[in-house]
Amino acid sequence: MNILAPVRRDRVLAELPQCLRKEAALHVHKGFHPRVTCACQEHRTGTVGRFKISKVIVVGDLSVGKTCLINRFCKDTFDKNYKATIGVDFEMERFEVLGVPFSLQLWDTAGQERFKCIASTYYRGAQAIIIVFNLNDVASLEHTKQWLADALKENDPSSVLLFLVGSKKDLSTPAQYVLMEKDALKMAQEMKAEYWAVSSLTGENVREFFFRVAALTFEANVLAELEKSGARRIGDVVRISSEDSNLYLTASKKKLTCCR
Ligand SMILES: Nc1nc2c(ncn2[C@@H]2O[C@H](COP(=O)(O)OP(=O)(O)OP(=O)(O)O)[C@@H](O)[C@H]2O)c(=O)[nH]1
Ligand SMILES: [Mg+2]
Repeated sequence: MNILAPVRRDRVLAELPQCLRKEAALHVHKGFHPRVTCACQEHRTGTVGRFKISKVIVVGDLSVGKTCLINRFCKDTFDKNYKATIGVDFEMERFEVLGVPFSLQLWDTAGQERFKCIASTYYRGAQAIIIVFNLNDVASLEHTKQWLADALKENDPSSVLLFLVGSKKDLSTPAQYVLMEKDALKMAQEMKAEYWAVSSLTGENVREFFFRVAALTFEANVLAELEKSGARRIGDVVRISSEDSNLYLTASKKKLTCCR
């Protein structure tokens, strides 16, 4: 029995959302990786796992706007009063990407020093790290290096996707923004992170940003699974997961013609 409600219509992704700035993007391809598109088409005949989930952690200095960013996207709300996150909070956001159900587990961590040790125990196993800084506070951009270093201690730097997000864009004048963006793009390039600038107050770029996070983590997740299932393949038969009683035939001939 499926106890989950259908995915909201505005959480359906049929195409790869584009990056904000080509200078600091995880990749600039126009569409999803052809192997991913192909595997998702085959999903209709059952060759890709049925339910995917990725853990995403959100880190950064206190009061940079991590909680407001998540709340703007998940609940479409904004609170102008600051309420510090104590330890961690958690939101689950469901999507459908290329016809496949996919969820982001969003871990909103505390920026306050005294809660940092609690929050850091939740860093492990992240597929994506979102490092937030305040576009109007250059120190918070400087501190992103330390936030990243701490988060990477608990994760595999070679497989995790990084996003550097400047918040509170509504508070900067265009001239101030241009100056800050220069430094932020440099930092993002050094970190090998994708750069975004958002406002949770106005909502600017918030939806576009999370859609990009969902799309890129989904893509990485499917590619990793295809690699694993390739290694697990015995003859022409693949078992999708240990508790899955169904065995699916791989469309190996079809793959040769439509996958890279
Ligand atoms: N003008 C403006 N204010 C914002 C924006 N985002 C957050 N704020 C304000 O900044 C303050 C801190 O926001 P939070 O989201 O609670 O900050 P946080 O990073 O979660 O802080 P910690 O939980 O302590 O780590 C609040 O007063 C928010 O209203 C924004 O986009 N624009
Ligand atoms: Mg918070």
